[in-house]
Amino acid sequence: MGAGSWGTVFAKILADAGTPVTIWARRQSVADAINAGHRNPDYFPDIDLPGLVSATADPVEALEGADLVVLSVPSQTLRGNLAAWSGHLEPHATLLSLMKGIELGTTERMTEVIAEVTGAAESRIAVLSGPNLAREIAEEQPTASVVACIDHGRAVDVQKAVTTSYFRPYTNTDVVGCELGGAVKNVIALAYGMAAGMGMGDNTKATIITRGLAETSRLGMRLGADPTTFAGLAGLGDLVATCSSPLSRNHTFGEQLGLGATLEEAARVTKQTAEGVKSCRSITDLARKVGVEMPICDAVERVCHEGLDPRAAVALLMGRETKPETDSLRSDK
Ligand SMILES: NC(=O)C1=CN([C@@H]2O[C@H](COP(=O)(O)OP(=O)(O)OC[C@H]3O[C@@H](n4cnc5c(N)ncnc54)[C@H](O)[C@@H]3O)[C@@H](O)[C@H]2O)C=CC1
Ligand SMILES: O=C(CO)COP(=O)(O)O
Repeated sequence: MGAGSWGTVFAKILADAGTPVTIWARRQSVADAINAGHRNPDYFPDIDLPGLVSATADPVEALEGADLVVLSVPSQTLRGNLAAWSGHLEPHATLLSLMKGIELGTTERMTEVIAEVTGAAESRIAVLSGPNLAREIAEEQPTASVVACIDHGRAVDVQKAVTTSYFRPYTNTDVVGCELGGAVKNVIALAYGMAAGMGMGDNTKATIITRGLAETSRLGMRLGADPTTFAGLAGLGDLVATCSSPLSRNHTFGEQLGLGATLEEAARVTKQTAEGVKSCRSITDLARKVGVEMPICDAVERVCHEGLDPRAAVALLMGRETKPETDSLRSDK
């Protein structure tokens, strides 16, 4: 459900793994183009989609008989989208979230939104997350990922449905950790992009990745995640890929801000969804609610939404009280 960048490439993965896929596209013209030419002209005009992929602009048609429903719309629109779709889900279907954001206002993770809107049991809801830049996967460059579900058997079913020569999914039962890793890394990638835009070097960038992972782990542990998840593909793996890649929309958005662009100017350059710009608000709200310090996310939120200059944000972060490193990795700090 969603014929954007990741939805389109994920359909290719499923089909290459032998699963017939119907993509739901918001615009009829995109569905028509996929059916007629087996390409998505808006996102990947140069990538052939396998014959097992078809498309429709009718959500009811897409959902009918679907054993696996893959959700790939912007995080902040999921609730509205799902409200229209939930009456048409097969009662046994696995609901798989590809989304990497936290809902504004409720501070809910995407699987929490899915459970709330559809009423589906947690055991039917899974998330896939990892270092998965859609463009590289479209070109069949090898990567790995994580499928997380509290029901291990269901995670294995999804794993089987998406294993190809270029896409290697692992399973995990830590849904909370995998989802938080995916959402927070977008905010850290904004910070990294800002540093790159301001001309800062590799020490700064490595510091942002490492301290970004520390604050992600702190939040995760407070919310019951398994700390080892953050050393894995949905934690460090995705953080490194997103921070360092010019293909990342969050990196690019941050870089524009670092170069002095306004939020509107950065959005014009990035074009597609840069989830961290909105999720920095919900993540800092969530962190405040549960009493966890997330200084990099706070700084990004202030740059994006309070007009703080990125250079002033650096000064604030560098001026924080000094402390032992081990303390700052504890969930009660
Ligand atoms: N693009 C990538 O490389 C990856 C993206 N993700 C995550 O996947 C999710 C989807 O991202 P992308 O496919 O990249 O985004 P995108 O911006 O390329 O596509 C979003 C899709 O959602 C549709 N949509 C449905 N309802 C919408 C509404 N009300 N407003 C706006 N769009 C609506 C759009 O038409 C579009 O097809 C995000 O949470 C992102 O963080 C995760 C891994 C990789
Ligand atoms: O999640 C991603 C890679 O794993 C994609 O990152 P961006 O949304 O920043 O492009």
